[in-house]
Order: sequence, then C-alpha cells, then structure tokens
Amino acid sequence: MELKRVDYAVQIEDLTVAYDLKPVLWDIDLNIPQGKLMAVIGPNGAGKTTLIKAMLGLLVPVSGTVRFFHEADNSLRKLKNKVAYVPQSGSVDWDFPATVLDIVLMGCYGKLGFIKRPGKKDKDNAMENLKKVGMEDYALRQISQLSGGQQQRVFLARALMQTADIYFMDEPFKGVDVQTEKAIIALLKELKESGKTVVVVHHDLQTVSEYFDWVTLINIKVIASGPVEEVFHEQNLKKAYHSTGNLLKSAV
Ligand SMILES: Nc1ncnc2c1ncn2[C@@H]1O[C@H](COP(=O)(O)OP(=O)(O)OP(=O)(O)O)[C@@H](O)[C@H]1O
Repeated sequence: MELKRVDYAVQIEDLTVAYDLKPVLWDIDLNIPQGKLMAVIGPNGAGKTTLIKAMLGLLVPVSGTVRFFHEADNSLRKLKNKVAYVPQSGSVDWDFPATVLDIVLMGCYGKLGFIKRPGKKDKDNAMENLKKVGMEDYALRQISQLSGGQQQRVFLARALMQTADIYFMDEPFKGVDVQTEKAIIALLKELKESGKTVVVVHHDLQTVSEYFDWVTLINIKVIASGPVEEVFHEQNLKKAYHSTGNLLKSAV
C-alpha cells in the first residue's frame, strides 16, 4: 500500500528555548500539517507564546530547527509573505500616532516593498478587512484610542491583508465579547477552508472541540498533539495542567 505523503506547514525538531539559562521549552518535536486550525493549550507559563515566537524566529533557541512548508531556507526574508502573526494585545505599545487604517495597511508592506506607497486598491482591501472584523467605522480613529478587544480586531484585519499561508495568533479572543469571538472564529474557519493553516494560543478549554480540528497540549514539553477527537481528553489535560480535577466539565 502506498503511504500518503503529509504536507506539513511546520516541522519542529529538538527545540529547546531558555530565558536566562532556564529552559522554558524542552526538546520539542512537533509537526503541524497544512490546512489545520490548531489550538495551542497549556497552563499559564507553559511556554505557548515562547513556542510561537521561537517558530517565527523572534527568539534564538538553545537548540533545534523549525522548518516551514518543507523549505530548506527559512529566513524571515523568504517567509515574510507566507507567515502572518497576530501578537497578544497589550504586548504592543501603541503610543505613537497612527490610525486604524494605517495599521491595517502595514499588513501589505511585505507585498509592496518599502518604497511603494499603498494605493486605492490597497485601501479598499484594508476597508474590506476592517469590515470583516466589524471595525470599519473606526478606520480614522487613532489606534491608541481603542479598547484592547478593538485593537485585537484591528490586528486581525492587518493579518488578513497579508494573504499568508500560515497565521499565528496569540490569544485572539482575549478581551473580546462573545459576538466578536464568534465572528473571529468564523473568519479563522474560513481561512482554514481556503487551505490556510491557523495556529492559535487558546485558553478556554470548553470551546476547543467546537473551534478547532487539531490541538497541541504543552507544558515545557509537548504532552500531546493531533486531531482534537483523539488527543483532547481528560487524561492528557491532567498531564498538561498537573490537575486532579475535572477540567472539561461537560465540554466533551
Ligand atoms: N522575556 C522573558 N524573560 C524571562 N522569562 C520569560 C520571558 N518571557 C517569558 N518568560 C518565562 O517563560 C515561561 C513561558 O512563558 P510564556 O509567555 O511562553 O508562557 P505562556 O504559556 O504563553 O503563558 P500565559 O498562558 O500565561 O500567557 C514563563 O515561566 C515565563 O515567566
């Protein structure tokens, strides 16, 4: 029987990351197949944000390799149009003068190069993406004058400008209301349906089965990774969260 070749968006091998010599990710081996909508879950301080940053090359690991789309050259220069990143809201200092529209238009700099200015088509596209996240009425508002949840939606619109192949989102539902959360997950599912890979740091265990088709549980090490219906169960959750209680209530 011929084995089907799996196309991976990300392949991580032997990844160890430390801050001040203290390892916070230890010997991570992880493959993320293309076209999955994947949650990264684990307790506070488990290394979820660090994992995303290490994948993106924003941190220098102690050891290990990260490969995107089976490419040998993983320099950010090569990948900048393929990878989009929505950082945690609150992790960016917005104390500089820029409108919501300016921020969203930054999403197409990779495509434009640094010299070309965005034109009418880019602006129309930016407005379209602001509409998708319900923020079109705020286009000319200063970014510093938005709530955390609204800023998060603007980040998302900016990521959508990038038409990347893989999207990394660090807690996109943090500080957003239920309606916005539903709108964002509908968008992420749309991205997945169009063949994109979406990796989301997520905290709400009760919504994992509803939102995602793939999940990685981490706590310094990878506890489990795979289809939600196979690996998202009480036993793995207890290992990841060092818990003895029922973490899932009636979620699964
Ligand atoms: N810049 C840093 N310098 C030193 N230690 C850090 C730094 N950033 C994170 N850490 C530590 O590394 C560990 C992993 O942090 P990380 O932010 O990746 O966890 P997380 O799983 O995303 O947590 P949370 O769910 O609380 O956001 C934590 O113990 C944290 O205190």
